[in-house]
Amino acid sequence: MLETRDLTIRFGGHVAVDHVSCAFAPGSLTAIVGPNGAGKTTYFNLISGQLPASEGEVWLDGMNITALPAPLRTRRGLGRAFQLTQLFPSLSVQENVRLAVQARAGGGLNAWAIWSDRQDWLEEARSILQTVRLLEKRDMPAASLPHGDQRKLEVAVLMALDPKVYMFDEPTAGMSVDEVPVILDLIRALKARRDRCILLVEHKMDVVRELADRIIVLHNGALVADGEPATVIASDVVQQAYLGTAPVSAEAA
Ligand SMILES: Nc1ncnc2c1ncn2[C@@H]1O[C@H](COP(=O)(O)OP(=O)(O)OP(=O)(O)O)[C@@H](O)[C@H]1O
Repeated sequence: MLETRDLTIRFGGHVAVDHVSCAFAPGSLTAIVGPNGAGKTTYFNLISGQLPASEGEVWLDGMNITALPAPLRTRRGLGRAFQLTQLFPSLSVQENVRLAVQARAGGGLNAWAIWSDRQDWLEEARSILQTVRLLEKRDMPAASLPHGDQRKLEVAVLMALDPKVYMFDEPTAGMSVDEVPVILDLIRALKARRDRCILLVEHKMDVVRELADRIIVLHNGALVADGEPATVIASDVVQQAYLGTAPVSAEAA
């Protein structure tokens, strides 16, 4: 479904993502792990089109999308949790989700379209808000939400768009302890559908261990391990380069 081929980006002389070739199948959740600065977010930015590749390609459903700008990649089914600045901060929480439902259903993004006869879109938006426990805040302007709720709204909008590929970059970062299970349950439910490709950048290894079907490890921009979670976590390269539980080589030190 999604594939990167020799995907690379250089910032000046620094290679932040270094010839990463990897294919992601539908129905699987792949966790992308690695130390700070390993290139995980930059890899996401290259896949979603927020950054242009210096070299290499991104393929989605058999199509080379490397030259497509981010919004066109979104339209083709590549979904990344949007930041509030990419939503409509002054519109209500519910309007943001309803507009995403409308966009997916082919109604475009015209907030002023007559939609009173599309009660189904509104109901779907409310159902998603219920899932992420934001229903009672549906009339608040999106920008006025506390940080944890903003992150939940980002996920709600992504669910409303229901892309083929879901990309989560530390989805629970900055959330309070009681908010974290809501997001994890939602990712679990998505995974259980077995028809979506899910990529997850996550530092918390307990979360990775529980959710991932597969782990890939980036280190200095390069893919250094790829496989089934238990094997990857136990591998020397992860123990040394990431978890630090084995003697660190002189080079890494
Ligand atoms: N726009 C940019 N310009 C210059 N350097 C950048 C840019 N974006 C990222 N980098 C560099 O690329 C490297 C990879 O950064 P990236 O944020 O992708 O790492 P990460 O694995 O996501 O780290 P973290 O776990 O801390 O979020 C870092 O050295 C970072 O400083």
